[in-house]
Parts: sequence; structure tokens; C-alpha cells
Amino acid sequence: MAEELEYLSGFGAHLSSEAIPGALPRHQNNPLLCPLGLYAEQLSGTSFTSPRHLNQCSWFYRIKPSVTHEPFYPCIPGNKCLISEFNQHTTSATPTQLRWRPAEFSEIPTDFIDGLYTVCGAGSSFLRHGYAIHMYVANKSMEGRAFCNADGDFLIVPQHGKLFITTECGKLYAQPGEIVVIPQGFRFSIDLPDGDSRGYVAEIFGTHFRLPDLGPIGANGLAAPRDFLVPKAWYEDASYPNYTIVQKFGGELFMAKQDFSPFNVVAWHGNYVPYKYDLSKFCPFNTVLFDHADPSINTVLTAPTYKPGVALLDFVIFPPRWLVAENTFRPPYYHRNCMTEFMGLIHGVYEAKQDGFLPGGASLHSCMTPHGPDTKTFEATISRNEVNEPFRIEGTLAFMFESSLIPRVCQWALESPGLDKDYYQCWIGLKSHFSHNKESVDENGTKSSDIPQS
Ligand SMILES: O=C(O)Cc1cc(O)ccc1O
Ligand SMILES: [Fe+2]
Repeated sequence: MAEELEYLSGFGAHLSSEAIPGALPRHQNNPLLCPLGLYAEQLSGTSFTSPRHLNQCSWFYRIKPSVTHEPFYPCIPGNKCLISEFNQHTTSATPTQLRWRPAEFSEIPTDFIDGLYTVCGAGSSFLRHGYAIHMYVANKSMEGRAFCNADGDFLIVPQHGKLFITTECGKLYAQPGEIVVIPQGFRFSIDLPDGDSRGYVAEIFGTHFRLPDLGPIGANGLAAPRDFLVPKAWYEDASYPNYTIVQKFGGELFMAKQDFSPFNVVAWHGNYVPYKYDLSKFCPFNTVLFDHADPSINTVLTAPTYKPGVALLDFVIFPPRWLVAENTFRPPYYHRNCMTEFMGLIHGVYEAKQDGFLPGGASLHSCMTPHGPDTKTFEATISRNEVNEPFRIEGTLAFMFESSLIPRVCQWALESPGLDKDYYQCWIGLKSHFSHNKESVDENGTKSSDIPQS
């Protein structure tokens, strides 16, 4: 059933969709009486007065408007592992290289809302600047409840288990290797047809994802706009005695009851929409002669700040591709970065880590924290003779959320049994290969250069 879903296509396009022909008003947004007796409702994803090229909104034509619900109350117990303000009270600062093993699946029935937990982040959803990096481990479909995130946009990266997502614009299906973006304010519900499910979520506050500029690459390459797929209108005219809307607002969960399905939009139009993207459609560019290109060459989506070229959050992938650079150390270089790098692995082995970085696991290298290939990767690379031969990296898909804002880390992530306390060991074995006039000091403090040569 999921595979049969049809989509509209085009990143940032102004689209329209009707589940019943004629349900969209012609030539105006809010006629006195909408076709089929529907209500008109606008969802604004940018301020009304945002410049036209940034403005995002959609019009829904729905059976009842979304305001038709009882008051919001705090969810009890809610989900105490969600954070949207990163300060000394909620989180810790650490420059240490961090790595986590994949979270284990649980027997306890857990849906996407309950299974979501924040790992780190920066800024504040209230101040509309910052981001949160969450992960989820769940095994149960959301039943009789929809989620609405008032704080920001979710970029969901499933790592294990398919996601079958119903949104106000219609249905989306995503499997590991694909991503889904659910913009701020959309109501959605996630079914987990495979049961056990795990993945990563980047949440951005106060802006939306864009396709990166291509500069000298030209007009084509990387992620193509037409490969972004948007649901077609789908609705249910269903009454539920106790349907619950769970609203994330300032990182806290609130719930409101209503007696009908929120997925009652018969037609919609606009450019503020959920979408999915299959990462295998990405068209990678890279060096074709020598040296290692910076990973920004593999940017799929970027959420900008007001500083040119400085991202609030870039989504970068390391997909299968040819490596052809000659006389070049081809794995990632050793580096320290003013940007922070959070990485995840969807499947396979990452090119900079021979072991320890596992599918479903994660790593965090904060601002200016040194990192790079582990000892095994370094030694294997320099001892290989065929380094000039073209080589196809296969069977792997890693990704990075890269941000200019420095994250603070949640306590549960630092105390998690999944935290790899020995992560630093993967570099400790890197030995000096320096061989020019090597100086040593013996146990008497005598320098080798002071010992007369016979
Ligand atoms: O740290 C990492 O593994 C990500 C990364 C990859 C790369 O090819 C170059 C720089 C970089 O930060
Ligand atoms: Fe890096």
C-alpha cells in the first residue's frame, strides 16, 4: 500500500492538490462559501511580510477547522527527554569527542512521540534561533493521536524501520535511505509498519531548509528539486470520541482533545508542505585529480543564518561514490572546525572509522574539537599500494548535521550506557612517522643530540 502512494514533485514549488475534483476554490483563497462546504484555513510558515522569495504558506480546505478542539493541557507524564532551550539548567557544555553506540530496541510499547529524545542542541525555540538534535527508538504506531511541533521543522532520518506518515497534506512513506521534512506546525501521525524503528531528527528553530547554492558547479547537481516529493491530498471524514493533538511547544508536550480526525483536508495549495527525498538520487560532485574536497560538497539541504555561507544546520551525506584523487590521502583529513559536527550512520562502515561507529550510533565533534580518521583507517590507507586506483565506496551511507551554533549536551546522553567512554582510544595509537633527526631524551635527561657521535 505504501509503495502505491503517488506524490507531487518540486522543492519549494507552489503546488496544489485535490482529493475531490473541484474542492479547491478557483481564483481566490477564502470565498464566502468554499466548494463542498469546506472551511478555508491558512498555515503560515514564515511571517506574513517575509520577502516573496522566502515566504511560505499553504491554504487548507478542510471539513472542520483545526481550532475545533478542547483546551490544551500539559501531557502527564509527557516526555521529559525533549529540550528546546539549551542553557546551564537543562544541559552541559563539553568539548570532548563523544560517540554513542546504537540505542537498543525496547519491549515497552513506545510510539514516535514517546520514543523521541534530545541529544544536544543550541539556542532556543522561543527566540526562534537554534536547533535540537534528537534521536528516536520506537516500536508502535501512533494511535488516535497526532503530533504538532510548534517549535521548529523536523528533518527525520530513519535508520531502521519504515515510516508511514499521515500529514494534513496527505500521506508519505519513507524507509532508511530516505529523509522526510515536516515543517513547523504541521499535524502528523507516524505508523511503524515494521515495529522496531530507530532514527535521527534535526529540528531547526526560526528558519526552513533550502537547497544549497551550486556556485561554480552550475545549474545542476547534488539534490535536484524535482526529486523532492510532496504528498497528494488525502482526507478521512471520521469521528473519533477522543482524538488527541499532542503539541510540542517550548519543548514541553501539551494535549488537546477533539472528536474528529485532524487529517480532514480535502484540498490544499501552497509552498509550505512536508516532503521526502531519496538520498540515492543525490548526484555527488568531488575532486577528479587530487586532494580531499571539504564535506560541504555533499550538502543535501541547508538551513541558513543571516551570515552568508554560515549555516544554522547543514544536512550533508557521505554516499556511495567513486574516489579517484591521485597521490591523496582519501579519507577525511584531521581537522578542527569552528562549526560543530554531529554524525550518524544509516548503514555500512563510515570511511573515517574502521570500527566503533555503528549504524544507528552517533558522534559529536564540537566547535574546535580535533577529530579525523581512527588509527586503523590511517594506517590502512598509508600502507595501501593501490592508492592511485579509482575506488568505489560501496554499501555505506553516513550523514552529518553541521552547525555554526555550539551545542550543549543533554544529561541523559552523557550518562547513557551507550556512551563510548573509550572513543578517544581510536586516535591514541596514532604514532609519529616523523623521521628527520629524531631527538630523544634518556633517563638521565641527556638529549640524543648532546651525545657525541663516534
Ligand atoms: O569529521 C568527519 O568525519 C566529517 C568530515 C568528512 C570529510 O570528508 C571532511 C571533513 C569532515 O569534517
Ligand atoms: Fe569533521
